[in-house]
Amino acid sequence: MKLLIDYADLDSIKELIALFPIDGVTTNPTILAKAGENPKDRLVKIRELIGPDMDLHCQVVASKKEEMVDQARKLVALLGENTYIKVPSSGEGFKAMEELTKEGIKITATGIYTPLQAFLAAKAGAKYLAPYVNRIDNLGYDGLGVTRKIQNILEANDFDAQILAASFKNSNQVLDLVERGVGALTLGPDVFKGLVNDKNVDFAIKTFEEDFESILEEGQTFSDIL
Ligand SMILES: O=P(O)(O)OC[C@H]1O[C@](O)(CO)[C@@H](O)[C@@H]1O
Repeated sequence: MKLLIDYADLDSIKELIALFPIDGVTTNPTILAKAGENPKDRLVKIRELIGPDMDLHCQVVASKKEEMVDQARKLVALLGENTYIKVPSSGEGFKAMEELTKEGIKITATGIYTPLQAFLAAKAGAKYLAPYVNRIDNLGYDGLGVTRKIQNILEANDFDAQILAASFKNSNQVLDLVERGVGALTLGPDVFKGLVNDKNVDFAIKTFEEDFESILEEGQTFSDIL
């Protein structure tokens, strides 16, 4: 399972990479708009920061197939091989996915609220399918249930595609899909930090340190006596 950062702030990406086992970064137009910089420049900076090997997912912003295809080609030329182009899971989007897949461009189907959208995107060749877990919950449906159904569809049809679950608001949503073993999760900084944000853990670690320090001589550290 891959773990991705759903954010475009460079300091936050740097911090999260230093703390967690990260495989890449996802962005969308809203996330890039929040970064407050020309989106092209910001994407290039993210690529420079994470290096050529990590995955970078970035989205086309168009409603017509031809424009989506054109933008996708430009984004891959700009950001390199390990770039996934996020294409909306709409009628025009499915046709763009087919064409881009034939060219060898890797697609993340985005904007997925229903299992049938995911089915069509997988059939059109998408590598990743991004259901919006929390946004589906907010509509009064079951985001995790939709994601499980998508996984059943992938298995039953022997599709190559994997789930890249998106739109999380809490650790419990994450836990459910980690247990289930989907292909990838993308999380914002707050949700990432919430995964290990437990005062009991901090207390246990601090107590170990204090107990051990009590048997060391003044100014000595564990490294000195090893
Ligand atoms: O509900 P949110 O947090 O805006 O999430 C929407 C999600 O869709 C995506 O665009 C799909 O990859 C993510 O970047 C984002 O997590």
